This record gives sequence, C-alpha cells and structure tokens, in this order.
Amino acid sequence: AAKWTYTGPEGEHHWPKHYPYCGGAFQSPIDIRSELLRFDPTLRPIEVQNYNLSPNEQLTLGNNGHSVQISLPSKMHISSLPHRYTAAQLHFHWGSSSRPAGSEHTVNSKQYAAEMHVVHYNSDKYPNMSMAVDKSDGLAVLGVLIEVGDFNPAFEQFLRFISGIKYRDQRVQISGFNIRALLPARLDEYYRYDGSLTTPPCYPSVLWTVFRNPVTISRKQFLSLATALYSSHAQDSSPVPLNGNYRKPQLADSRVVLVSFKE
Ligand SMILES: NS(=O)(=O)c1c(F)c(F)c(S(=O)(=O)CCO)c(N[C@H]2CCCc3ccccc32)c1F
Ligand SMILES: [Zn+2]
Repeated sequence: AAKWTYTGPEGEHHWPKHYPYCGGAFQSPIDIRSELLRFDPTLRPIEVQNYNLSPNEQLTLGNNGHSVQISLPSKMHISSLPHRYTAAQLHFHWGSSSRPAGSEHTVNSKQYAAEMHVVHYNSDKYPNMSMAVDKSDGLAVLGVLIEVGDFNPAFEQFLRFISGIKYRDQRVQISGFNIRALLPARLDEYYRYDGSLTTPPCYPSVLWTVFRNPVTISRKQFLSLATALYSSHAQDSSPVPLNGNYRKPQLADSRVVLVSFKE
C-alpha cells in the first residue's frame, strides 16, 4: 500500500511525485472566498434517503491510518442530484489539541476545528466506488464544517467507541444511528463546486457540496477525536499520533463556487 502523510518527506507537497493528479487541476479543498461565489437559483435542497439507520444495524468504525471512518450501507443515498449517489463511507479531518483548527475547506480564510465528509458514488453509472473513484461524474461528497461549542449527542454515537480503534487498521462494530443527525439542520444552504479527492490519488472526480452552516461538538468531544488515534499499527515501537490530517486549500484557478442561498 502506497504510503503518504500530511507532513514530512511523504507530506502533501510530495504527493504529486507518486500521484500525478495531486499536482493537476480541479483540486480540493479550496478557500471558499466571497468573490468566487455566484448564486444559482437552480440549486435544490439536498435530499438524503435512508440515513436514519436502525440500532439493529451494525456499522464498521475503523482507523485506516489517515482518518476515522464509518462504512455506510448502500441503501443510503442522495436523491436530489441528476444521478443517484449511493453512500460508501464517512470520515473526518481535524487539527490537534495544540492547534484546534483542522477543517479542509475554509470560508474567507476561516479554518474550522474539523470537517466531516460523507462520500457517495454515482450508482446510476458505476457498480461500486472503485469503478467510480476516477470518473469525472463519479463521486459526490457532502462536507460539514465542525466547530467547538455545544455537546453533540449524534457524534457521541461513534465517539464513545473511538478508544477501540486507537491504531491503524483496527475496526469495531457499532450500532446504526441517525446519520442525518450528523448533518446541519439546513440542507438547502450550501456551496457547490467541481473538485477532487483531498487525499491521494486526488482524482478530479468529486461534485462537492459544503453546507453553509457548521455543526458543533464539545471541546471534550473534539479532544477525543484529536487525541485518541494513531496512524501507526498497534505493534509499531514508536506510535505516531493521527492529527492535523487536512490538506491545505488548493488554487481555485478560474473555478466559480455556486451558492444555493442569497445572503
Ligand atoms: N476527503 S476525501 O477526498 O473525501 C477522502 C479522504 F480524505 C479519505 F481519507 C479517504 S479514505 O479514508 O478512504 C483514506 C484514503 O483514501 C477517502 N476515501 C475514498 C476515496 C478513495 C477510495 C475510496 C473507496 C471507498 C470509500 C471511500 C473512498 C476520501 F474520499
Ligand atoms: Zn475527506
């Protein structure tokens, strides 16, 4: 498995050596700047289906060495886009206890504490994620900005198990819960642009939707996300903390960011 990191000799400035798309166009994340925005009245509210999972269902919560991820059942999908986009997994990007800013997208240079991504693939055209991941109309990712504030009971549904996946490739089964509760209340207010995976291989295959309104988690919840995990395996002699797992904003080039709302 090719190794890449967020800092050091395998850090993001070195990604293009092994992953050429990372040095290409249409890269994500970006700084969502006011001057790039254009109101688009055709942008409909995001509609998600089957996000409210029963506690009788089991989800896999895992540490893949780059993030904490939850694998999602294929009945979950986005129904308001031109094609059906079926959910594959969700994961997070965060800062560290000493530097609590770790979102990937920034808004007028403001970096949030963390960011959640719900990854979907175009299941009208492709049979699975692997076939969709490098196609220009392959993926749709919902981005949720996260700031430190009130306690978030929905996040607690998986955060309370995070000590069971401290090391790379550890996984635990958790009960299903309402994934919709991880999203902000308003799914009608969002930024929309064409971009890429924010990790290698950085394929320019993502229709990005970043919701305007952040969600909050408590400082204690943020610290458990930012301090519980290691990117190294349990048996490795020198454990490597997993934090600061965010790519810096990329050049917007001539890209316009569409917005579904008027101030
Ligand atoms: N920010 S991002 O671009 O949304 C993003 C990540 F940042 C991220 F870390 C991951 S990862 O956790 O899989 C670790 C490294 O790929 C993904 N995985 C996607 C793309 C790769 C293939 C694949 C296959 C099945 C399910 C999900 C995915 C990712 F899409
Ligand atoms: Zn991501």
